[in-house]
Amino acid sequence: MNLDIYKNLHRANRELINLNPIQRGGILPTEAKKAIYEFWDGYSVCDFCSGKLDEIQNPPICKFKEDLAEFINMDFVRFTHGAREGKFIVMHSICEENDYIVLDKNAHYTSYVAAERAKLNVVEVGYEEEYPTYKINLEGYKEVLDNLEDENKNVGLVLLTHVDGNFGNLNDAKKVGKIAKKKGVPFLLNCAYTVGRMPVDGKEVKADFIVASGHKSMAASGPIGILGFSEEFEDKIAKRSEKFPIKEIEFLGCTSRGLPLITLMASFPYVVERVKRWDEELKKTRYLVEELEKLGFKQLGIKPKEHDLVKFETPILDEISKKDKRKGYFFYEELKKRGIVGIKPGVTKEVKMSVYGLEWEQVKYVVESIKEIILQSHHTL
Ligand SMILES: Cc1ncc(COP(=O)(O)O)c(C=O)c1O
Repeated sequence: MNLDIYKNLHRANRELINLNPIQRGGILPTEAKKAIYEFWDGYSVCDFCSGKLDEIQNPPICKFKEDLAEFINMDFVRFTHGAREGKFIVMHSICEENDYIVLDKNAHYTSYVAAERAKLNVVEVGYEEEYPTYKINLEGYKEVLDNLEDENKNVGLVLLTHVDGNFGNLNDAKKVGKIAKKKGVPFLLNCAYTVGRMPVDGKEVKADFIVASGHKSMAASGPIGILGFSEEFEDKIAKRSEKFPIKEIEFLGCTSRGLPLITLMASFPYVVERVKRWDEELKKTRYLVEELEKLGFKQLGIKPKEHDLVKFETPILDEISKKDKRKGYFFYEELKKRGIVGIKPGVTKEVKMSVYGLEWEQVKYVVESIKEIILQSHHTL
């Protein structure tokens, strides 16, 4: 065993501009970094616990769960280890084995895996259009639910991915919320890519459940997520253990009990403020798209962008890669030279990126850098 490899652990890209959409919403503000120094030990939030994690008053976890519920406009909130755990908890607690759940074709793999673990059947709602927008046919939820009803299938849950991780398409959640309500089926909105980046109002969209991700979109180091739910489902979600009546079964008593929760909490004031600036973030995203399309990139997904995650088709990069001796790695390497990371190495046909939370000067620097790389490479071909 060589224990030296664990010494002086170092993150190579820490100070660079990171364009990976999965990481942009999880970058910590200074106040959260400072809190880490206070709470870095294991079980650090448990000094004054009297048996229930979400009722600890010091640090103010109890107040925090109430503020979070207000923030997303849901009746209650609990902490989970991530969005996926929240989805599993909902499925496991409100559905019966072999029930059906209906979800969108752009749903994250964790929605499917959670359903599999909860022993449920999955039916997809497809696209209104495939290439290039991959827009989900939201009205299709009605048809799918009608068909399942005709077949006497028991539908336990409707799930919608608010913004998907592939195309960054924002779905009109209220449309699906209304359909689910009419059918009397509980509605779960997966807000892993939205809560903490942009405003989300659970009651407005008629959600019974909201799951969110601290490390993806709420400036937390994670792993941590939140599960918001309505009063109607409190009995099932927050059901207590018979043997240990203070403990909630679905949360196995306690979930996140240390730094993940501390960073989520310490970042909260910053997150509350940043979602108010969502329009500015959209302007940056649309600027990025407009400029890169001039270079031959083609934005996939719904236009104009309503979310910061952008997927581009990039035939120009593919063309360059065929002639560059570094092959597909030229783009990654050229960006890295300029202090920019987060684009998958070696990939040239399609790239995903986000400039969420970057300063305007940084966004312009990213655009200029990409322009320079392409023009330079074209020149030397
Ligand atoms: C749409 C979507 N939902 C859920 C997840 C998973 O989130 P978590 O890591 O909090 O479980 C992801 C992760 O990429 C995602 O893109």
